[in-house]
Amino acid sequence: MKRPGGTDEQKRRAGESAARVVSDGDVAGLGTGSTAAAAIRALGRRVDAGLDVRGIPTSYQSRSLAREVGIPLTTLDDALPDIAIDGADQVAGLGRDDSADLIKGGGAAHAREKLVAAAADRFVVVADPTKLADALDAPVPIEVLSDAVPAVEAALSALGGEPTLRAAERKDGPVVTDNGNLVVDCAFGAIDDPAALSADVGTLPGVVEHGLFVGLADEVHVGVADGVDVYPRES
Ligand SMILES: O=C(CO)[C@H](O)[C@H](O)COP(=O)(O)O
Repeated sequence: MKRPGGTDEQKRRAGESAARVVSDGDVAGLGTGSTAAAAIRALGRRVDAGLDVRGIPTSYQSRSLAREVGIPLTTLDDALPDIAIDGADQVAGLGRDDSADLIKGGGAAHAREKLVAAAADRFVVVADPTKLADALDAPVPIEVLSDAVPAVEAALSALGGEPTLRAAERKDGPVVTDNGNLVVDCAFGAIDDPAALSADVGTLPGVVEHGLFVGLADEVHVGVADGVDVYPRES
């Protein structure tokens, strides 16, 4: 799915830069979305050139693309990722402190994306400049068991959020995730304390996973007009 954001060229640069840091013999988590797709294509070209890598996809989309470009696949049952590469909807804190906190889940894949990123030794985020922000303030995608949507929406409102069930674009009714659940996007305004909000939302009964990625990113590769800016996490 193509979402608004940076240019294809910026995404390609970020993806190629991240694919370059994958080492021979690595198991690599394969993220979801258009920028992660650029990384998967770049990794496929390295496989064509002889790189030995196995991918762990985070969604139907990334599994299909990885197969198309010839990346051998494995699962978390059989291997843990040395590295994971994934996009983000918003990245905050770059160059200011060691946070590089993210909002993810624009593609409704954040449950598997977080599982794979957290399991990886190194989590590399690929982005374009439109994703960078001083503070996280985008709506937070929250994957919810369908029966739990009314209760979770009430609890999110009590936390000060404005929840909206994500509607499908080319189907009547809601978006259904690869895991068979629904997605509530919850606007909180500027998020002063992402770790506290992450804990509050993550403990609501019926929430499968949310799109706040706090303290997980090790580095961020931002494709810009004339190259790539790489931000290592300062820790
Ligand atoms: O979190 C995600 C999917 O769940 C994506 O990585 C995020 O939405 C960014 O996508 P894109 O690179 O297409 O802007």
